[in-house]
Amino acid sequence: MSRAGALALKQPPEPDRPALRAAAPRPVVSARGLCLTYEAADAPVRALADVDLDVAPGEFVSFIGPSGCGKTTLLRCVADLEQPTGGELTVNGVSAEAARLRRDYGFVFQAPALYPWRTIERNVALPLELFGVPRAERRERVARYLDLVQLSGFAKKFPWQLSGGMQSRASIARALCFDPKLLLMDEPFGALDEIVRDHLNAQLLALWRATAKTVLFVTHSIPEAVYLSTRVVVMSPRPGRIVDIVDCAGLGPERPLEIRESPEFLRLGQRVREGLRAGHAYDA
Ligand SMILES: Nc1ncnc2c1ncn2[C@@H]1O[C@H](COP(=O)(O)OP(=O)(O)OP(=O)(O)O)[C@@H](O)[C@H]1O
Repeated sequence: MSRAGALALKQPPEPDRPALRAAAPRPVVSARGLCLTYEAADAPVRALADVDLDVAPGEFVSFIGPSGCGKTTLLRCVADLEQPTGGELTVNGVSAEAARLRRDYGFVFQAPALYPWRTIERNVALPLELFGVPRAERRERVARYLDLVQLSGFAKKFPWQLSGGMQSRASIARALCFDPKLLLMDEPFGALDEIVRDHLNAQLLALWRATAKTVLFVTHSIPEAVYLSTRVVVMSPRPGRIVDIVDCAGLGPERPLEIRESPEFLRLGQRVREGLRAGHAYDA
């Protein structure tokens, strides 16, 4: 055997060589056995029970499930707005509280929650003002993010002068303007009609591709979840838990709206629907 051949034989097969194995990226969100029980007046409510989930950097993960299955509660735990009653939760490798204090995430709520007495640019600038960002930088960032959500021409308008879809885009700009690694979105388009929602879905997907953020997104719509997501987490209530996780990454990053008529899209939607049905059966 040649010397080179002997050396080659000494090498273990590539996947077993620790130095060459690709290190898995640290999850942006990691939940292990996460539980939250609300102490209500009549009986305790198990809003989350034994939730295990890792979300990798750059993923777009949607949460879907019937009312009361704990979607909002899970997002609020990640945002440190609720305290879990059991299990482990880390955000960017630290506690949810430490991540909040580091301003690791932006939160987009169900309603745009814009202040009516502030112009759109001053609404978007609000977190930057609270964080003490100097005026010149504030102006530059607000202009950049209003441009990103295609609202440049509306900076001086007041919220009531904008359509519902434009208000949603303004609230997304506000959540993005301090450049958080993680975006938490709780049914941001729930109140909008189908056409506007389609348009915003396509824009959000383009924004996600352009910014490489990690997104956690709550929705009640199966097509919206499958269209936007790399993974869809299907949940069911009483107690709130994960019943299925549907991998949608195979649809690829470029998703024209027509993809929703493709066999693969319909198959994924059907799988989510079956998960929802199974969760309901559990409840009987
Ligand atoms: N502060 C609270 N005190 C008591 N119970 C609560 C509280 N907040 C939520 N719950 C209950 O916890 C459960 C989960 O609520 P959560 O809002 O997380 O569900 P959801 O899946 O987001 O629902 P929806 O789709 O209607 O927004 C529900 O049964 C709800 O009534």
